[in-house]
Amino acid sequence: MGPNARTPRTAVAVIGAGAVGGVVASALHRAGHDVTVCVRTRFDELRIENGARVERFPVRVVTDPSDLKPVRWVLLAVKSFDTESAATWLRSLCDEDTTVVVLQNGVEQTEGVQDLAPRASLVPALVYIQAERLAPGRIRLGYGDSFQVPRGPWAEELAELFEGSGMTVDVAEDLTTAMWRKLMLNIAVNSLTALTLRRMEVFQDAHVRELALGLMREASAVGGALGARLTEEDVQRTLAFTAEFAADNGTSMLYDRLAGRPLEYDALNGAVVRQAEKLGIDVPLNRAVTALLQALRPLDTGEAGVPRLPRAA
Ligand SMILES: NC(=O)C1=CN([C@@H]2O[C@H](COP(=O)(O)OP(=O)(O)OC[C@H]3O[C@@H](n4cnc5c(N)ncnc54)[C@H](OP(=O)(O)O)[C@@H]3O)[C@@H](O)[C@H]2O)C=CC1
Ligand SMILES: CC(C)(CO)C(=O)C(=O)O
Repeated sequence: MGPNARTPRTAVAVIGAGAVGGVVASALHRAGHDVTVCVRTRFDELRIENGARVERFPVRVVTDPSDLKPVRWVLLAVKSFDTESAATWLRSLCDEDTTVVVLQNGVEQTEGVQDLAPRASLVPALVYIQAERLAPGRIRLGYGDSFQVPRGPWAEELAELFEGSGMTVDVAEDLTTAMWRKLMLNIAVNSLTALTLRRMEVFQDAHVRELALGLMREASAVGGALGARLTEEDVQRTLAFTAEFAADNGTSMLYDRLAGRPLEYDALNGAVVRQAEKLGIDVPLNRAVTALLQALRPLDTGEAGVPRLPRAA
């Protein structure tokens, strides 16, 4: 498909072409833009699997930041613990006309990025997709096709950039509430799938649901003290939302655990604990879960480095 009628073909760079970065890069390519993906582990082809549909996207794949020039849009989609390692990419890609969209979970996405891209504008984005990196450049999209950004001069321009991409950009009128609502989901589902080594079907277990409610109530109290408008109804709705996932969907933290990669707990449950300490709020469940995630040993893996763990029954 060629460029859409309203938005000209634009040069965009996506740093980190894993689950989220791969899906976003494929969408921008579909919209007709000139997409460069900046990767650490080289691959030849970006391939998105969505149910039985497999699509291939001939985006430009680069591993060397010195090959690049500043662009209008940079989408940063590395895990929060890898943000600093993206510094060389950001130096090459950003000038005063660049906007960096930070596609990460948590409530502190843009912290630390400004130092790495001092001349660029920054936009935090809340990503509403479920995707799994099966191999470098090979991604399975489970559900979802949108992300949210705060209202601002960039919001309309970003929405236009994604026209014809199959992804929508929505405006979060109340960013604090939207961020804490998304964090409530992530501190429960990411941590509990990673700890139990089970996919979303684990939320059919009454005890796990009870624990998830406790974690979310703590986060809701902390977010509330920081201005998020969250009630017990939001907590219950967030728990109910776990039933919307297919039973064999996982979370980004579960996939990291299965692959023996670091876990993003510090940006999720760790952030709840940090903010709670500043506010003098007790969050024992989030403290316990953070301690457990931080103490996990790498999994025993099979000959090909594949964890000895069955998929969902
Ligand atoms: N997966 C999901 O469904 C969702 C994830 N999120 C959030 O989105 C963010 C990204 O997660 P996700 O896409 O799942 O993560 P992935 O681990 O799938 O992808 C991250 C990618 O970043 C790459 N990377 C890391 N450091 C660098 C670097 N310095 N230069 C270039 N590439 C680099 C990794 O490369 P390598 O291949 O070498 O490891 C990997 O391909 C996280 O904050 C996550 O919480 C939000 C909503 C949904
Ligand atoms: C749980 C999910 C898929 C929600 O979008 C997510 O954010 C993640 O896996 O990190």
